[in-house]
Amino acid sequence: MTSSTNQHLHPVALAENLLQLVKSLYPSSETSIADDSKESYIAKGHLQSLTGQLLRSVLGPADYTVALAESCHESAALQLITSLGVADIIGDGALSLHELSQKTNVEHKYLSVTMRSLLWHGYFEEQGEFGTEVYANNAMSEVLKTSNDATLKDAIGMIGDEGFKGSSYLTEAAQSTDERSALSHAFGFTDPVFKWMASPEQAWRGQRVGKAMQQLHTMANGNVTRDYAWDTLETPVVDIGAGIGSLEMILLGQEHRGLQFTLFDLRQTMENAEKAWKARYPSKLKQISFVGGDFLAESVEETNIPQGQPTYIIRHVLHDWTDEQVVKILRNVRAAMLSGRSSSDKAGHLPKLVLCEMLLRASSSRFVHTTSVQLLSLNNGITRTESHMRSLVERAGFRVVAVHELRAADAIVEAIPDITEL
Ligand SMILES: C[S@@+](CC[C@H](N)C(=O)[O-])C[C@H]1O[C@@H](n2cnc3c(N)ncnc32)[C@H](O)[C@@H]1O
Repeated sequence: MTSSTNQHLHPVALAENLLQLVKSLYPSSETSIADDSKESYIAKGHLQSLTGQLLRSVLGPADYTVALAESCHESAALQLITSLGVADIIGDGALSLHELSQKTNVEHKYLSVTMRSLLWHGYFEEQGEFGTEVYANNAMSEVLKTSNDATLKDAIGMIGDEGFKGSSYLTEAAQSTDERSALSHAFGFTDPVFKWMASPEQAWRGQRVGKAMQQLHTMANGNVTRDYAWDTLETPVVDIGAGIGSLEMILLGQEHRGLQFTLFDLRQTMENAEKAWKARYPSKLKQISFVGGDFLAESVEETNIPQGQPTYIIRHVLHDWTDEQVVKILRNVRAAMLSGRSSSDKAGHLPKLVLCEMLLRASSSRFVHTTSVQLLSLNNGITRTESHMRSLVERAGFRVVAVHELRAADAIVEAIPDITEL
């Protein structure tokens, strides 16, 4: 059943649907975690949407709307408590708010109000009766700890800082006559966000965004490296807008040992990427090379995109840009991949473009929609539907040959250059 067919169901019917779904995920009382199948992935998506519908139908428009409007304050509470490192400070013990106030150097009332807001959402445990204000960690608050491998600390930092401050200026950006993003209205810079974040004063933000991306990928797209046949790609593979190469760090840590990658990104980012690989994965350096450039430059030579390679990946880049900019990036990539190829090569083996991006669908999760608002706020980007994405890929002179659905927010779109336009 799709989410739209459930919209007007009675709350009891919604609750019955919900129970069926939960039973499909946990078939016996001994099953403690849902399996990893495609069916379970889809069922979890339905479950999230049904839970929202049940809440709306029980609370009614007024209560639900105010709760939604006020959720920005909960986000701010999560950001404050996480940035102070409260979960790390509490560690395995229990601490009073007075002790936490001393250790964080933050006035008691800030901690009291924000901890209670998070407690309502299931983070932390208050020891003893209501009002003792002695807190211990629990499974939910573990993800706020820096010391946890599955930490979301940087993701929360980015969402609560650049994301939230940016989106709070969406109205101003929408009503302004210039092209500046909501984030640039919030912080007063004029460069594209990536150049702003790569500047020496803001480099800490750029580094946090890099870590945040990794944490969000693991959460929403952990299966991307498992559900797509990366090994079948012809190598070397050029990754356009690769960041520090988080995708390659995962792929080369798995079985994909034969692949060779060239990471391409802004020069400053490539310097950081090289440092990160030397420090963290020195044994993999023979499979990675680094090229700095600008995929939006006016000519293919000026972009410095590696030319004539068999495979080009673009992951989570196109959603940062407007339609015109996306077409320009794709045309530059196409020109680079076909460089040196004459019309007599037409029948020859064609290079492949692999896009790994979120596609907006009727079944898209809340995360896909909130991310889309964030992308719009940060750099006027957008999460596109499949047909919108196809139209841009085609405008840039490619032909879509496959779209792969994964157990992930991302999908993979494969395209080849349309050689009738050589
Ligand atoms: C959202 S990140 C995606 C990083 C990486 N593909 C991933 O999935 O982890 C977008 C990347 O595009 C890069 N970028 C932005 N503008 C660029 C430009 N003009 N030329 C090359 N890279 C650029 C940024 O530096 C950033 O690393």
